[in-house]
Amino acid sequence: MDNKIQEEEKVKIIDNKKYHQQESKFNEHDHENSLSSSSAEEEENENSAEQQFINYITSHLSDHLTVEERSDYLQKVLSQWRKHRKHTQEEQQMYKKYIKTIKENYLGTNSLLPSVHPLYQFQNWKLNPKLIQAINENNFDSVLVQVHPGIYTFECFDEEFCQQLIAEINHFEKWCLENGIRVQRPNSMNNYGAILDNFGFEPCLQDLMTHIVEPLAKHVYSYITPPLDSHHGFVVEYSMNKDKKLDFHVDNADVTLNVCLGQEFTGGQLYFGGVRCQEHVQTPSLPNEDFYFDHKIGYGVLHVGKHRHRACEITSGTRLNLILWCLSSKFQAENCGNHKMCYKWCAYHQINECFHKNSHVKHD
Ligand SMILES: O=C(O)CCC(=O)C(=O)O
Ligand SMILES: [Fe+2]
Repeated sequence: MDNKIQEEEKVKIIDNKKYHQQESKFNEHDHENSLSSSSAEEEENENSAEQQFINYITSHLSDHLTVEERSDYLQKVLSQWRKHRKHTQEEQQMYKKYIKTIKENYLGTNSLLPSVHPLYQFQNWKLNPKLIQAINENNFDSVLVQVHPGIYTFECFDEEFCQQLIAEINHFEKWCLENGIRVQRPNSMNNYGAILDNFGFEPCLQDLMTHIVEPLAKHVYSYITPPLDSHHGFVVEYSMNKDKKLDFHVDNADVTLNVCLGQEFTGGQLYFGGVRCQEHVQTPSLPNEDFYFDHKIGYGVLHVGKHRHRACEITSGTRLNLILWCLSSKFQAENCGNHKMCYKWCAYHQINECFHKNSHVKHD
């Protein structure tokens, strides 16, 4: 097997945790905005979390250790754990504060109040009526087109809706700029675009996942245990003076919906190179796994999060895509540390098994 993944092609594991707060004019009102500080209840929770951690560690310590060695070890890991926990909690606090600032100062006082602005209500999202009908009638083949094994496309939104969504994203970015609020970028790899969940779209995207992505995913990815119960929804943006491409990666998702919103652009195809579990994520892609998808405004592409992909360089214009990463906690729990499950979906496991059966191709 030739090693097609070159050094620059190392598959990245994208992450969506990147929460920071920055100085803004709203910080003057910090005393009003500040979130309730630690209460007795919080302290109790903390103690119980720490006790659980201690129980877990002590139950896994070797019986051969002396009492002093056990105690030394426990103190060391406990101090690491406390540091990590403090850091995570501080990040969470900052994130909550950031969201609160947006809610009170952008969504709360703006003429584009979610309750009056049609875009913030899922019933006003202009979804393709044929798609809705197909889902209601369980007749998916009338709308879903499999363009490559495991990769599906379908008409999702009308172009006018895509334009309206772009206008609102631009409006939010402009407000952030004017008010010294940082726009939290989509994930650890995309440097432009915005997280839609952060400014009022969270309920709409939850509906998009439950009413659209989940029925489609149930139909085409039967091995992913439903329900899809959490999401991360954002818009990525590429243009000649911003990011032009996105490196090879797997998503922090079980199922991903990616819809092109616009604008005008050339290039920017989505390259796919095989579904892999964590253990095999860096293995080469096979020639029959290579696939290039051409984005089309209003059309969605559905794939599993572990279908490795990258966005090719745009050669002109601006491309904005709505991305919805969806996770199933049941599927996550089943797969966590369970290699047997990967046979159901990791192509490398399946290829190796097939090679093994036919035993005429050497594998590692
Ligand atoms: O640019 C695209 O179409 C894909 C973006 C993507 O894969 C991601 O943000 O996870
Ligand atoms: Fe991705």
